[in-house]
Amino acid sequence: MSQIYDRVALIGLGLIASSMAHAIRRGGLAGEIVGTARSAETRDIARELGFCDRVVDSAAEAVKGADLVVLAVPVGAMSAVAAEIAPHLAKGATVTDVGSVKQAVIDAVGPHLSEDLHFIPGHPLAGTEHSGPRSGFAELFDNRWCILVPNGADKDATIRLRKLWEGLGSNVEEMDPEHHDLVLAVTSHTPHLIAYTMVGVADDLRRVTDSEVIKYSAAGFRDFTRIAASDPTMWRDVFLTNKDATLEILGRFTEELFALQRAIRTGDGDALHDYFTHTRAIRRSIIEAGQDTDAPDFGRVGQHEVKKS
Ligand SMILES: NC(=O)c1ccc[n+]([C@@H]2O[C@H](COP(=O)([O-])OP(=O)(O)OC[C@H]3O[C@@H](n4cnc5c(N)ncnc54)[C@H](O)[C@@H]3O)[C@@H](O)[C@H]2O)c1
Ligand SMILES: O=C(O)C(=O)C[C@]1(C(=O)O)C=C[C@@H](O)C=C1
Repeated sequence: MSQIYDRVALIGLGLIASSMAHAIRRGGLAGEIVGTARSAETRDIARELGFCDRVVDSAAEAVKGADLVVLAVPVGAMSAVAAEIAPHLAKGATVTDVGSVKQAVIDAVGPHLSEDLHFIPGHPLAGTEHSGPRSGFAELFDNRWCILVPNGADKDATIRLRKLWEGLGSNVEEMDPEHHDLVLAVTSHTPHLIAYTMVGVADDLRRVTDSEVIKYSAAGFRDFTRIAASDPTMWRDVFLTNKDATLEILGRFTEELFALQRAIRTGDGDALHDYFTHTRAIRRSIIEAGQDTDAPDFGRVGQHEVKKS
């Protein structure tokens, strides 16, 4: 792989930015990686780990002379960071982000950027429940999707950013922000909310059963606890900024849940069996189609029919 950008500036040095730095190094994709983070402690850890060529004390300083700037902070912090860096950006630079919600980032960042810049929002569909500069690793994006939301941005600048993500190991797809936010509400945001809730319920129950809930945790519940250990700030911002899509999917989820609840209460075994047969067929058809199970069917989400109860 060859160099794609001369200087990449990473703003925020947590899981995603540090993983990008490791993977940029692995692929030789940038001449120089400059990083910065809000807290001195994070900057010191990044210096100690050495995944950036330079760690500087402010975002304004980091973006100077960079031909790619990556905003890797929680979605709720994007606007303030964009305002801080805007006067210092190099002419013709590409500004991207890795936020989990796209329309809100466009609304927050877009107004700060001048016409001579290329603003191409992005979202790698890869992560873990860990955060901070020590949690990053070069393989995070391998064989995962990265969604770019060019939203009318320059074609050559988009191709260049696409090449970077391919160099980081990802498959790249382009999408409208609205569609992105709906797809992710289905595949990521609502599932996280359900995991948070399930672990909360189990914790309530634990008061009754002492440590039994944790002691006898089956694999399914352990997966919920892993997801529910994700960063509270990041997920607070996701739900505050992808409100409409999440509420829409949550509404549909609740309807289905009530239908299943009624089937259990009334002893309607056929309804339960039919439902589980249907969901099993969905999983099997994904595998038979040879699709990576990590990859949602982007075209179909949004046309989903809510099953009538
Ligand atoms: N963790 C995941 O699974 C995942 C996956 C894909 C995308 N994302 C998105 O990537 C972005 C970064 O997530 P992460 O997992 O790397 O988070 P992280 O918590 O590991 O790192 C976030 C970084 O942002 C900095 N930061 C936090 N609040 C800030 C503020 N108000 N102003 C300036 N800097 C601030 C932190 O100091 C830290 O350096 C988020 O927008 C998130 O939605 C996360
Ligand atoms: O694997 C995990 O821990 C994740 O939750 C990663 C995950 C996801 O839902 O798949 C979480 C948020 C992102 O914006 C992208 C990826």
